[in-house]
Amino acid sequence: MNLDKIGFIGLGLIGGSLAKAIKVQYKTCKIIAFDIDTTSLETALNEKIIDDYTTVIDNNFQDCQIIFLCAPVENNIEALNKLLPIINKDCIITDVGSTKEKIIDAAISMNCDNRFIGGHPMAGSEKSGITAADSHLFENAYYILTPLPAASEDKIDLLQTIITDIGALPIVIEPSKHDFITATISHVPHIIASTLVNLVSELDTPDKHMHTLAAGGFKDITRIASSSPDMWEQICSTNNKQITKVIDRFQQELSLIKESIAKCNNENIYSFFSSSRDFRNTFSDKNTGFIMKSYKITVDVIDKPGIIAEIATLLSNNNINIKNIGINNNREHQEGVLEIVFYDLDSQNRSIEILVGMNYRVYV
Ligand SMILES: NC(=O)c1ccc[n+]([C@@H]2O[C@H](COP(=O)([O-])OP(=O)(O)OC[C@H]3O[C@@H](n4cnc5c(N)ncnc54)[C@H](O)[C@@H]3O)[C@@H](O)[C@H]2O)c1
Ligand SMILES: O=C(O)C(=O)C[C@]1(C(=O)O)C=C[C@@H](O)C=C1
Repeated sequence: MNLDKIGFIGLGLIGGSLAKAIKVQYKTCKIIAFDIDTTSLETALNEKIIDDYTTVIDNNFQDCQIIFLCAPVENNIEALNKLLPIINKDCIITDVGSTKEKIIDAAISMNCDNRFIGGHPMAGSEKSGITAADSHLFENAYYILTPLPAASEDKIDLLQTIITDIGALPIVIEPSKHDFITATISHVPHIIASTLVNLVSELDTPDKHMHTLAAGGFKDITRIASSSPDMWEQICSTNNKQITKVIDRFQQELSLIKESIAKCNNENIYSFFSSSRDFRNTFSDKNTGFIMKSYKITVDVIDKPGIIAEIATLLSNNNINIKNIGINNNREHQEGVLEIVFYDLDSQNRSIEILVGMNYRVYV
């Protein structure tokens, strides 16, 4: 398929990752972007992620075939309003926002007809900004579409083709259903993670031992508490009905297990943990995009200065690209556990061979 020009409003983690993935697939496609942060635009231009940028939403977007709205949800609605008088009738405007009902209602009231298709890639990270963007982010991730009733099949097909080309899996869901689903599997989990972090901050002992001793369990469940407050404020304000409904239900569930624990009802406590374990074990970790797509090994190393450089040089001398490398601090004051993430399985396998050959203990 031929794509000549694509526009981006907002060029952070998601916008930047989409732009990078599109550049990989459609090498001759020109990308123009607008972001309120000119530094992000300059970075993207220097790294050739985009071909041009503007500092206002103007006629530069007129001849785009597709425009991706990748700012926080409410800012996407404002941008949609500004773009409508500018774009030509064949252009598709789509967004990547985490909530769908508000933007779909706005698009209907703006008479977008078949020019807007709601979208939401179910992939991301707690990091934000263009510097965290990754062209592999959407591989194997579901990408939800919520077209307006007036959307044309041709436009939906075109968008689905692009989504498929960047390695994601398109799926069409009705907006209110989308918002209930994402409130339960994404929005409330983020609120719970942040609540836990705030709780520790408030309950910590004067010597800050909670902060020092928090290990894998706390860190695993709270990774997403590091996400952008700008983004989450707007997700909560545009999906408040579904989020509060799910929080009510969560509070009921929490009260039930609290009561069982208070009464030492061991049968209930056991069944609480066994049912959650059994259901959690049915989730596939293969199709969740970025996080689970990483090819990671851990290596037992002495935690000494220069060890990261030593291993990075060894792998680089064997033409192996490292995506991420760092000491896992869960085992402070012991030997270090060096975590290395690769881009592909081949790099992972070759690294294991090389490091084991050098007598390192390697775990996959
Ligand atoms: N982070 C995730 O995991 C994730 C996943 C799926 C969807 N989303 C959605 O993607 C969108 C972007 O999130 P992100 O993670 O890329 O955030 P981000 O903070 O990394 O990027 C947002 C970008 O939008 C820019 N921006 C802010 N206001 C703007 C405005 N008025 N006009 C133009 N640009 C503006 C910011 O400067 C920034 O560069 C949000 O709507 C979010 O709900 C995020
Ligand atoms: O993996 C993460 O860090 C994410 O938070 C990604 C995540 C989520 O799974 O909740 C966050 C918000 C989105 O709208 C979609 C995906």
